[in-house]
Amino acid sequence: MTGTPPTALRPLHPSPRSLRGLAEAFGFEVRGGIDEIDVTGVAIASGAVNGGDLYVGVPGRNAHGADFAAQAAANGAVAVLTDDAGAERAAASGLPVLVTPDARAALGEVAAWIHRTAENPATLFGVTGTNGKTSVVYLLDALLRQLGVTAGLTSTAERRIGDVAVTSSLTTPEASELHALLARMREVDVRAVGIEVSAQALSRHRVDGIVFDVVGFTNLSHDHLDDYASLEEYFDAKRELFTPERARRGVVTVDSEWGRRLVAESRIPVTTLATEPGVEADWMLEILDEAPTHTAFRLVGPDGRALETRVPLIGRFMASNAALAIVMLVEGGHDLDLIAHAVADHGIDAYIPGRAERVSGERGPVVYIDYGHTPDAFRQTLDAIRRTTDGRIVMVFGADGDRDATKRRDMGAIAARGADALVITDFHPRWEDPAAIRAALIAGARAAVPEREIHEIADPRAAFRQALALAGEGDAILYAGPGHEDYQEVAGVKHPYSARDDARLALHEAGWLA
Ligand SMILES: CC(=O)N[C@H]1[C@@H](OP(=O)(O)OP(=O)(O)OC[C@H]2O[C@@H](n3ccc(=O)[nH]c3=O)[C@H](O)[C@@H]2O)O[C@H](CO)[C@@H](O)[C@@H]1O[C@H](C)C(=O)N[C@@H](C)C(=O)N[C@H](CCC(=O)O)C(=O)O
Ligand SMILES: Nc1ncnc2c1ncn2[C@@H]1O[C@H](COP(=O)(O)OP(=O)(O)OP(=O)(O)O)[C@@H](O)[C@H]1O
Repeated sequence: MTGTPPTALRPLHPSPRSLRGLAEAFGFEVRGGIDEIDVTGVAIASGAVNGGDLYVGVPGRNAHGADFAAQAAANGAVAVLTDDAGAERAAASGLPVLVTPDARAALGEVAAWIHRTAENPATLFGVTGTNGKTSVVYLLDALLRQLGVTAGLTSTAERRIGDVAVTSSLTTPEASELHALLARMREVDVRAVGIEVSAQALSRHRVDGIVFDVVGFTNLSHDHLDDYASLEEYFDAKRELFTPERARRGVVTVDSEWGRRLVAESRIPVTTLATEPGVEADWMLEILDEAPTHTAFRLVGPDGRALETRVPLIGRFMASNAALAIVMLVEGGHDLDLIAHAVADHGIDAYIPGRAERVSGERGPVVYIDYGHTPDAFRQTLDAIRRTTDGRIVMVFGADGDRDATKRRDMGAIAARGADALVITDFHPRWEDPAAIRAALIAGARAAVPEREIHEIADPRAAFRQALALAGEGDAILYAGPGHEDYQEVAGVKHPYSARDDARLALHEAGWLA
């Protein structure tokens, strides 16, 4: 069930809007008295309702939101917006009811109207793709801060305004939460916002009511085939961001065939970026240096102007994410020379929680905690670690339960090919049998590299300690999956677990970290 209210940042000083004005502006059918009622916010989850909110009851996979109208009323909702199926059930709450055929489809524009987000908007940057969205959004944020721009972001890890951050529940918030966040950002003079846009967000109207100034595409690879029937359908969902209804201009990474197709099929003007050698594009990336602590690169633009800098993270893929962020800023009106100047001395000052995050110290194996949970993410991070490690690579990982199971064999195979020893553990089994998930990963690994050393240890704390026992000075440990997260979900219960904290503790116990 999804009854838990999402943590949200909302405007502190909302300007009330009349409920009748809302009904008239959108042509909603009205049931009940709506005069003399003001609306100050909007929520799609009853538990997230604040006093003065319009509660929007939409049908879901498990329930119809209209059934929670009484709870919304108890939390201070002043009216309900729902569809025909929900109207009568919502009216039982005693609140006035507005009716529209598809309340989810109306939500974005309604939230934009209530929060007046089209007035004096910040520059909006949207990022989509299978891997790298969170990273690009954090890199945009870092670059903007280095340029002196007050920035905000919303990502899988956090919603952030300057130094204020709340943990995210969804990658892309529901439109009600997103517009409230934008309104709050405007109150504190945020002038640019990076927004991570998942395929699900596009399919489920979560970024409605927004036209992005610049959108960026990282890559597309196997993921979410539980939500989409094929990669083609998954691509179609993402392509929708590159339409005039959703964005003004775009930047597309064209290393893959999917990127080149997006350029061909985009309905907005796009600039291209190539980050692999031998691929032609408007912007070209060249890697200058790869180390466990950073990746240095040169980015050359269509007019021959260049920028040289570094990201404090491993991997060509992270330089590629940084290049995308830089080109998006240029497309958003920032001058390349000014960006180059801002990052010339100390590089890009980015901290990305749980993305190839180094938690080890000066001594012992280098330990990275990563959020990779796709075959391509495994490939990229393992390649990057191999290029910067002389010793062995030990990889710890599991796979999501109740999510795309078809990627597990590939994840196992890529891990077996890229690492020297594997410790296969539990990630979020959710309602699946954890042993069956591990077995699928092991089968993939064994089929690819029969002789690979594999340890199967269900408990992630014990699994990490096993990895540590296998590694020494000069070796590297990649723990892929948990990233920034602070829980492990088993059979509907979220148990506290931070891989980053536990890894630091284990390194300390082993005498590698003070
Ligand atoms: C498949 C999907 O997107 N589901 C989302 C959907 O849930 P649902 O349709 O099942 O909702 P439901 O439980 O039937 O409830 C119906 C309505 O009643 C409301 N309700 C329900 C119970 C209650 O007590 N009170 C209440 O108000 C719910 O808020 C909802 O509006 O609406 C919920 C409320 O906003 C979301 O939390 C939920 O996201 C779930 C948790 C989810 O896992 N989504 C994933 C697939 C997702 O969106 N992932 C992407 C991409 C991730 C990536 O990049 O890897 C993302 O953007 O996060
Ligand atoms: N450009 C990239 N190409 C391939 N893999 C990448 C790239 N950038 C990051 N990764 C890998 O994917 C993982 C997830 O990165 P990130 O969180 O930035 O992506 P995302 O698209 O936001 O995914 P999610 O929405 O699941 O968080 C990283 O931990 C890393 O392993």
